[in-house]
Amino acid sequence: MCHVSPALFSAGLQNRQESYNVVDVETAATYQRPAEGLLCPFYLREASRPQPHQPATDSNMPQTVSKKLGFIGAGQMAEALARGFIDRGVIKAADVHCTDPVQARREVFEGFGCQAQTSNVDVVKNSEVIFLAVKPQYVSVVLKEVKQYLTDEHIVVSIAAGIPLAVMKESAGDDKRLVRVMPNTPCLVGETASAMCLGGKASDADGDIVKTLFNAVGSIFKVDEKLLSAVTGLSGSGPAYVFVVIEALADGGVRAGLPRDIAQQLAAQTVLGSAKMVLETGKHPGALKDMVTSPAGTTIAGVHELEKCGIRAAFINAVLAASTRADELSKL
Ligand SMILES: NC(=O)C1=CN([C@@H]2O[C@H](COP(=O)(O)OP(=O)(O)OC[C@H]3O[C@@H](n4cnc5c(N)ncnc54)[C@H](O)[C@@H]3O)[C@@H](O)[C@H]2O)C=CC1
Ligand SMILES: O=C(O)[C@@H]1CCC=N1
Repeated sequence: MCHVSPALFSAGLQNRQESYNVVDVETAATYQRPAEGLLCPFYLREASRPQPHQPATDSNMPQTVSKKLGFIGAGQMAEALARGFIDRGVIKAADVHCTDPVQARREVFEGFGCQAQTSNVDVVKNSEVIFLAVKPQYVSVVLKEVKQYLTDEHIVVSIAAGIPLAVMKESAGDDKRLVRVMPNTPCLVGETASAMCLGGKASDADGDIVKTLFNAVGSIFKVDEKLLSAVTGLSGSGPAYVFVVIEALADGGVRAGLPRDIAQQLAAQTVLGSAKMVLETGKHPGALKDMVTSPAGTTIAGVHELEKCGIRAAFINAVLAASTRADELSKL
């Protein structure tokens, strides 16, 4: 579970009611890469740009979804999604059902107002949008188990890494409304970076329901299914890389003499603030880095050390390894 303390992020996240609009990556790809220092057209489109710290008003409150949600698998990611949706007001807790063989997990969900069932079939019978939130190797098993209870009214959303729509279709039947989403745990604090693709008989209207849910807890991009493994390697797994970075930065602060609690808050706030600068200015990260880096100053001394350690290759390799692993999961 991503036990991210909301307090840690409070300065950056309170009152943040905007959600980045859904962006179709195929459309975005037609834009040219921006010249250094210029705003990127992809982010420049006003409709797509997040606005800083907007207070909640009737017009920018998330839309609600009047559907019953079901989570098959009530583990870490299901909890982050359910809590995120409920906290952002897109769904009522009473309209969220879940099931899990582990009683403790069902109790966690009941603890924040959801309805726990003891069978996957009961969740299907009580829900309209069903999230498959089990480990990838159980997706087909679960779909075969509930197949005969899935009707035209159900949208089935798998968040499992690596399991293709074709496999879902094979297990659930080719008349089902199927969606794949790759979310990440920051949905818990309204800051997910997710991607989705539609399959089976899923309609654009089904996609809109999923988009509404995920826009309430961050942003969602529509991508071709062949890109979902890359998304998994980058943003699906990415929070773990960033947590490692935050921990390491805090260790550096402690090594340089700071108390641990202050070091950790400085590290996390630095990551949060830097991410917001990238999103809100639309500037290239390299240009923003140059703004921090004085000639013969402190920052370039630090950057030099990172480059000596191959920091860029390390992150590229991490994303690639996780993406490759996502592809492998479909073959298990
Ligand atoms: N944890 C993360 O950051 C992310 C996870 N995912 C995907 O989400 C899915 C769930 O991952 P986690 O939540 O991390 O795993 P988890 O292990 O925390 O949750 C899975 C839950 O499924 C339950 N379960 C096992 N067999 C079941 C069955 N037959 N019927 C119903 N429930 C069953 C388990 O008891 C467990 O509570 C995975 O497919 C993963 O690829 C996707 C994006 C990010
Ligand atoms: O590590 C995993 O398999 C899951 C999938 C994406 C993030 N966590």
